[in-house]
Amino acid sequence: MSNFSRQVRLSSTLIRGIQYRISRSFTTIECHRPTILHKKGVDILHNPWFNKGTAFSMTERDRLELRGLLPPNIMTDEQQIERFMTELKKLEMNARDGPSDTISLAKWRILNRLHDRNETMYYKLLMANIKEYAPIVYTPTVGLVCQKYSGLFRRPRGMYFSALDRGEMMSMVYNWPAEQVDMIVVTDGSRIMGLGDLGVQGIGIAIGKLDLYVAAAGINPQRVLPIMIDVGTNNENLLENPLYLGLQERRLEGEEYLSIVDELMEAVFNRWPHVIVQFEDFQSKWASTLLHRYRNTYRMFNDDVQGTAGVVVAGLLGAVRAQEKMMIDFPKQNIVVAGAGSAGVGVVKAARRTMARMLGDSKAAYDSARSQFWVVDVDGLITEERAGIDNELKPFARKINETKRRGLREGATLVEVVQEVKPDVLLGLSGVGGLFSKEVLEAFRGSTSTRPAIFALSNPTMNAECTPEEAFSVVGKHIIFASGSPFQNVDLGSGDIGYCNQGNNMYLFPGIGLGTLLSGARIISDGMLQAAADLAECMKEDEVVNGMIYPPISRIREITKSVAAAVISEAIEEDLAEGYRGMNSRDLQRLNKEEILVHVENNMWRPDYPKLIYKDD
Ligand SMILES: NC(=O)C1=CN([C@@H]2O[C@H](COP(=O)(O)OP(=O)(O)OC[C@H]3O[C@@H](n4cnc5c(N)ncnc54)[C@H](O)[C@@H]3O)[C@@H](O)[C@H]2O)C=CC1
Ligand SMILES: CC(=O)C(=O)O
Ligand SMILES: [Mg+2]
Repeated sequence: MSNFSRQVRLSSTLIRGIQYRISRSFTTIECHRPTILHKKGVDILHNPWFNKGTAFSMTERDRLELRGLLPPNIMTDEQQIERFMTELKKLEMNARDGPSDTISLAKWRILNRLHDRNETMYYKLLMANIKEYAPIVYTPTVGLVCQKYSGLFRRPRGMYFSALDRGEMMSMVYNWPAEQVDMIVVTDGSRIMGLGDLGVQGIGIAIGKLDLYVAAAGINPQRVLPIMIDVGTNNENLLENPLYLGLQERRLEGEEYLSIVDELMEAVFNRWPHVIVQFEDFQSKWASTLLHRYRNTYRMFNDDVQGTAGVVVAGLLGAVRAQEKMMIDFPKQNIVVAGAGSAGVGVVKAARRTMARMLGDSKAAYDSARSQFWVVDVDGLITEERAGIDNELKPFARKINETKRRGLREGATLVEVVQEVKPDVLLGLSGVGGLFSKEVLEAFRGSTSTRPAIFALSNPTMNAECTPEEAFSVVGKHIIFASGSPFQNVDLGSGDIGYCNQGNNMYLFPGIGLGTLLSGARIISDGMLQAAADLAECMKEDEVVNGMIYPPISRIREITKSVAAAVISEAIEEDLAEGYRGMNSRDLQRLNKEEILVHVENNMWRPDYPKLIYKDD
């Protein structure tokens, strides 16, 4: 045999090996295996994990003792969804002014009831109509839901740990019915989007984020767990509201607070060693402390700090592309950031790192990159004169001499800063609706960029720093616009459309979670997060030139797949990937880029009814 044909044989054996490994991993997908149940009859109908409602076939009805418990007309899952949607659409026909808060809440209630009785159908519907229903199960409506949660609460979803549970958490986690949990989203409710401290009602945001984990990342809904840490609330209204569902005490602070979160982390990782914990909507003083406390010990990340940073840097690079400049021009962009909380600080740190790397990764590069940012918080421009400045913000405090020279000062207003700096980008992560007032936007007209970019990223809709209409009408048709919650594109007249991008961490967190899970990495490294943020590849040149810097939400599953694959590749590269689900670290190392994508795809749950088989306990 010639060397060449030997090589060909060897390669095809290798490929077969890989195909075998991939198909082996494929067989682990639950939706392709029958599901064994220890329940029968009404117990199945009342269980959202197994219920198929009118879609139970006749043989299943016989086998599972369901005969007579359902109306006789057997429906396909498509028919079920059509019937449900017809009812849901009636709401819109009755509403003359579009989706008001009342209508959105009514839709949320209807969807939530479906979630309670038939999860498979709920996710099938959500995935097929993600553009329409993400704004209901996620931002903006989820914000309203959190505000009203004590009234809306019917059936519990997720777990609650409070100060009353100290010393009990290790056993409490066994009250959760799932043997395996892949993804936890945990909040203490202290800063729910831009809505402030909502206490125990913040569980709604953990539920909404996990809906996207299922819909976008294909995490099995039986393996997700929303967690609320109730350490009290400082919200006066909730403290006085007799119907509030949480502890009516002021928030715990200091060591007491930390000991509760420590105990919870120990408990969940003890029961589910492979789980990934996403921290969500913690007030900034805890967001950063907890991230540093756990990130080298546990498989965890903070979505507001790290997920947002990745998404925003991707958007900033998109804005450079939209200016038809080279990426290497990014370090020349002047960026004014309004908001120096967990999200704002995460963004400036990551953007500075990206610029510095482009400039050669030296100390000089880092020094030079920091001067591209002008950070304004509730007290105005942050300079070296700011008292009690946070360590993470220190590098971004402007030098006194320079501010004087430019006619600015400590605490200068946003308008003054924008007028003087004439930035390329105006970025809002302040939580303050309307902060980009007419005055600020008029000042931004002085931007020296050919395509100035406005990122009004605060959520929900009412908290956006400005609307796209305001931005396009005051600054001009040529701007790039992104908001955290979805807005309609703007008709600019003469056939021109002002594109409204949704700049939201939803494009990253599901892929970070899925990629980490499948890689089996024990921690989530900076490199893995950075690899996740390479969303630029998802956007085509003509889209970017037309002002589209983020993909439409209808592509979220495809994007999440690429993000997850990038995270896995980086984990392999950094020797962190220990493998999971039939793929050990060596198997993973042998996969090429394409094969990693196939591996990800094969491990994404799909909303198909499984065959149900009854077995005695
Ligand atoms: N689009 C997205 O993906 C994301 C959006 N966000 C949004 O960003 C907002 C802030 O989140 P965090 O940083 O976690 O909150 P935070 O409470 O930690 O920080 C808020 C910051 O805004 C500043 N601020 C308040 N009033 C201001 C004013 N008038 N002018 C300038 N700055 C002002 C505060 O001083 C503080 O630095 C929230 O509305 C949240 O929904 C957060 C994460 C992701
Ligand atoms: C999107 C998000 O995580 C937030 O608004 O907090
Ligand atoms: Mg958040």
